[in-house]
Amino acid sequence: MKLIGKAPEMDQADVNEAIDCASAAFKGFRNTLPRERARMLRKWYDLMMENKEDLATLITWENGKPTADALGEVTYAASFFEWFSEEAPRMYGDTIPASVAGNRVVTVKQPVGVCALITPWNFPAAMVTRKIGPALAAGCTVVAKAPGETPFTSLALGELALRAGIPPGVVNFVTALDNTPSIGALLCENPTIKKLSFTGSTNVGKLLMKQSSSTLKKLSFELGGNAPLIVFDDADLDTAVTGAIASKFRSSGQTCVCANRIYVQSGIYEKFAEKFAEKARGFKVGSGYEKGITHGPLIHSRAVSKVESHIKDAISKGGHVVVGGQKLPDLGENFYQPTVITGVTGEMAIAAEETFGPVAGLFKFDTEEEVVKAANSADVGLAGYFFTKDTQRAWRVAEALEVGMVGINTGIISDVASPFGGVKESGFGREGSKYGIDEYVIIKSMIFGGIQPIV
Ligand SMILES: NC(=O)c1ccc[n+]([C@@H]2O[C@H](COP(=O)([O-])OP(=O)(O)OC[C@H]3O[C@@H](n4cnc5c(N)ncnc54)[C@H](O)[C@@H]3O)[C@@H](O)[C@H]2O)c1
Ligand SMILES: O=CCCC(=O)O
Repeated sequence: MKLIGKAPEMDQADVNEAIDCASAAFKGFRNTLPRERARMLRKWYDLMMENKEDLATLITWENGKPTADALGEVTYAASFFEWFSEEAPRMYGDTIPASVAGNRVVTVKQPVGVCALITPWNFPAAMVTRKIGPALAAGCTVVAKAPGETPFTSLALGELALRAGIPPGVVNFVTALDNTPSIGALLCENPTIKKLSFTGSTNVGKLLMKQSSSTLKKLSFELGGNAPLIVFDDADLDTAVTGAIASKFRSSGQTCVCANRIYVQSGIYEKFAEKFAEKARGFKVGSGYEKGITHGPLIHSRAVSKVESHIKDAISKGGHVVVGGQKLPDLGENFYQPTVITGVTGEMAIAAEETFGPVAGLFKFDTEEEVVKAANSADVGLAGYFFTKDTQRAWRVAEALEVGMVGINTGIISDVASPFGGVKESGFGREGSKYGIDEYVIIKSMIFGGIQPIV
């Protein structure tokens, strides 16, 4: 691992200044025409696409993911600006038949105000654009705390915002590593900030929710997952293997929607395990800039330790490592082999906790009832996946899984058009889609009274 640069370590005074700028800018920005905001977002989108290679280089540099994945992330990240540029002019209210004689009820949607955004390192661009897009579309201004591990992508996005003609003060990035907890507390407790949107772990989400109670802010939380992926006997084997590989090993297992528990029905278990392991054996781990590399390093040594502890725990309880299971010190301290473990059971740590790394644990099950019960046993519920050719079962299981998003015969569910978010301890609120903007508006009801009909 090499030091590639340092971002300013900002403190509470710096963040207060950013909040003041956002608050001053809100007075004008809230009154811009939705069409003007749409044009700004569209321009920002265009600039991201024009500078796609440079942004991807930065993402690979600070996050480690292979350049092809980084390029994919830039396109995904930019899609939130494109999408919400199209949503901005469509912030419709309602006209509602009143239940009181002589009254008329209409609603308007207004921007909630200055928003605080906190996002993680695993998608240095996409996690923050998924919040800024709808916030700006609604007419809000933002203070975004860049991830400590990956601040440079945020700063590059900030530069592009200025080039896109977004007025100064509307988008403010703050950077910090050690000061993160005190900045987090300030963002939660400051009364000028009317909304906090957080993506990250469930533990930090709970802390931020507690801290925000002092100001009763509007909140959105996109938190941790522990996604079940179920392969039924009647699944198409190749589709299931491809989907499971894509879901499990995306970004080396470091996405919140990665499959964490792979349940395979007993009739197909051996065949699935064999094909799945064969694919995992074909991965090439190394520097994200090298051609042919499929997987980069993990983000830090804590991530490597968690992977090691889950593997060790599984082995001690009877699991068999069929692929990987080792660090790759010749490549660098945070490189780890993609790993497949068979014979995984509900007693192992991997069943209860999100690994957030390249470890695929294959559980065996017999019945639909049993697997749905196991899948729903987690405290969290972000994504779930299953593979079957039976349409009756597809509806049944999709409705029964306690998650916010279900992939049916696919391992990739991320799409700007589809609502993104969880249930249970994976948080609340939805990002992307036609619903994403709702997180950044308040609905105001206007009740007109004393209206007499013309007779
Ligand atoms: N649901 C989603 O959309 C989604 C997306 C990506 C990641 N995640 C989750 O994020 C986790 C991985 O990221 P992580 O380990 O970096 O999470 P984390 O919660 O430690 O950090 C996330 C962000 O919060 C900041 N942060 C940490 N402590 C804070 C505090 N006290 N106050 C304010 N900010 C604080 C960090 O600097 C970082 O920017 C996983 O659990 C993953 O599932 C969820
Ligand atoms: O890591 C979580 C977000 C991943 C995604 O949006 O697909």
